[in-house]
Formats: sequence, C-alpha cells, structure tokens
Amino acid sequence: MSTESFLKIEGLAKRYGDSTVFDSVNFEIRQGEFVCIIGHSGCGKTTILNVLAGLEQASEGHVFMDNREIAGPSLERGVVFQGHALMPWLTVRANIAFAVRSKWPLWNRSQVNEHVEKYVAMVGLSAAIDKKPSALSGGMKQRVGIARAFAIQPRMLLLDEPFGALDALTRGTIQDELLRICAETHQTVFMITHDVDEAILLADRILLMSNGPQARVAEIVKNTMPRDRARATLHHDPQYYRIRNHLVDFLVARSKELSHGKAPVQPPEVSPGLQEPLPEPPPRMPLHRVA
Ligand SMILES: Nc1ncnc2c1ncn2[C@@H]1O[C@H](COP(=O)(O)OP(=O)(O)OP(=O)(O)O)[C@@H](O)[C@H]1O
Repeated sequence: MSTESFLKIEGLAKRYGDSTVFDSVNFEIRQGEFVCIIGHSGCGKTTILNVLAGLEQASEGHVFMDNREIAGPSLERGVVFQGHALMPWLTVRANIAFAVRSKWPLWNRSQVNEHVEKYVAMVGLSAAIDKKPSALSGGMKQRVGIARAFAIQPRMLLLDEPFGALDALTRGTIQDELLRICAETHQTVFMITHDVDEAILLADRILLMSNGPQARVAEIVKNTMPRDRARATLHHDPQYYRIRNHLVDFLVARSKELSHGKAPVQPPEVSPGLQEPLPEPPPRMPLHRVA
C-alpha cells in the first residue's frame, strides 16, 4: 500500500435549507487502502459516498482523486449498492458485458466475453453466467454486482453496505471473497457498513462519524492487526477486542456527545489495538493489626 494520499476529501458539507447534515468532513485514502466508514443512521455516510462517486453535489468542500477534482461520475470509480441494481431483463453475462463495453468500447465480442468470464469466475458464479437475476439468490445477485464493479477495473471501489441484506452465512462467504480479491488486485476501497466486526475484518482504517446535525468524521481508527487476518481466527487476537470495544464505545456514547459540530475538524488517528491492557490490580494484602 502506498503512503501517498490518493483520494483527498476537504471541508465537505451537506446542508438542506437551515439544517446541516454534516460539515468539515476531512479525510484521505491511500492507494490500495481499504477504508470503512461507520456511524449512526442519518449522519450522511451515503451522501458522502455519492459525492465520491460524483453522483451528488456537496454544499461545500472538495474531493480530489490523484490531485484532480471529482466533477461527476466516471468509470474510474465503481459503485456497489445494497440493492445490487442489476438489469433484470439481462443475463449475468450481459449485465457485466454492458459495463465492460462502456469502459472499452473498441473491444470485440470475444475480448468482452473473456473478460466477463474471468470476473464471474472470480466470484464463483460461472455456473450461473447465463441466468437472469430473477433466477439468483440475494447473495448471488450481490456477487454479480461485485463482479461488475471489479470488471471495469475502477481505480476506486465504493461499496454502500453491500452485504446489509444478506444472511450471516452468505455474508461471511462474500466477505472472505472480497478480502481475497482485494489482496490480489490491491484495490482501493471505501465502504459503508453498520457492522463493527465486518469493519475490523476488512478495513485498514475505520472512519468514525459523529451523529448529526453537523456530523463529522470524528476519529480514524487504525486497524493494527496483521492484514492476512481471517474471519475464523480474528477473535483469537487480543487486539480484536480492544479495537471492537473502542468502536462500540464510540457508537454507544461518544458519537452522540460529538454531534452539533463538537467533533474536531481534523480527526485524530488512534490505534486502540496497540493500547497496553490496564495493569493487574495489586494482590490484596491481609490486614494486620498494627498495635
Ligand atoms: N432532500 C432532503 N431534504 C432534507 N434532508 C435530506 C434530504 N435527503 C437526505 N436528507 C437527510 O440527509 C441525512 C443523510 O442521509 P444519508 O442517507 O446520507 O445518511 P446515512 O448515514 O447514509 O444513513 P443510513 O445509515 O440510514 O443509510 C439524513 O438525515 C436525511 O434525512
């Protein structure tokens, strides 16, 4: 992962009339980094993602990708929504081919096909490639959405709670797949989630948003656990509980205390996983009568 910032978000704000959903949102994402954002419902996470995608305008502030300001949607950024947004009248192959042809309009049919098949195989759906979305389960549709986003080889992948509607088992399998694909492709990812365990498994850094009105990115939590972590063994690492407690404490108490613009404008970066555990209390000494 590079140490240079690839995506830079400066002073982002969104207002509707007199009400300010968020303001002074500042953060950066490095190339190859996986960043999750967590915060209570309504603080503005989807709005921020839509601004990064170029689908929505902020009231204030700027977003730069590689030092160029983002002004509208682009195939440089792939988006996966919770509702997978597939075209129901097209097969899996045709859904993905549509996106591939938009990115490489000069490719011939066999080039497109070969590329589509590679990405469908990557998410384990080769057997369903000629089926329509109506014949697929929710988890399979979400995989098609992921394959489609990866197939255009975006420089930045934006995921809006992509696993929110899935059962725990399917969710776990697709999380593992995403982890593997990101490790292979060094994809830069910005993902919204409500699930602290998902954030700890996937993210290199976790952005914590305070509540609205005037929500902000209040703090950035560094995930100091080894990057080759796996879902099945995550909880054996003592760092996991320290990070998890930190995230839950923020969501339960601090996110509310920091609403109304009380969060710092420049979020501090913290590493709760490396915090020394509190020392053991001294053993209780038996009481002796002095005199
Ligand atoms: N047209 C509008 N007029 C007024 N307020 C709006 C409008 N559109 C969105 N909002 C407000 O903007 C806020 C941010 O919405 P957004 O969907 O970005 O939040 P979120 O953090 O992604 O929420 P969730 O976790 O529930 O998806 C919400 O509080 C919503 O009420």
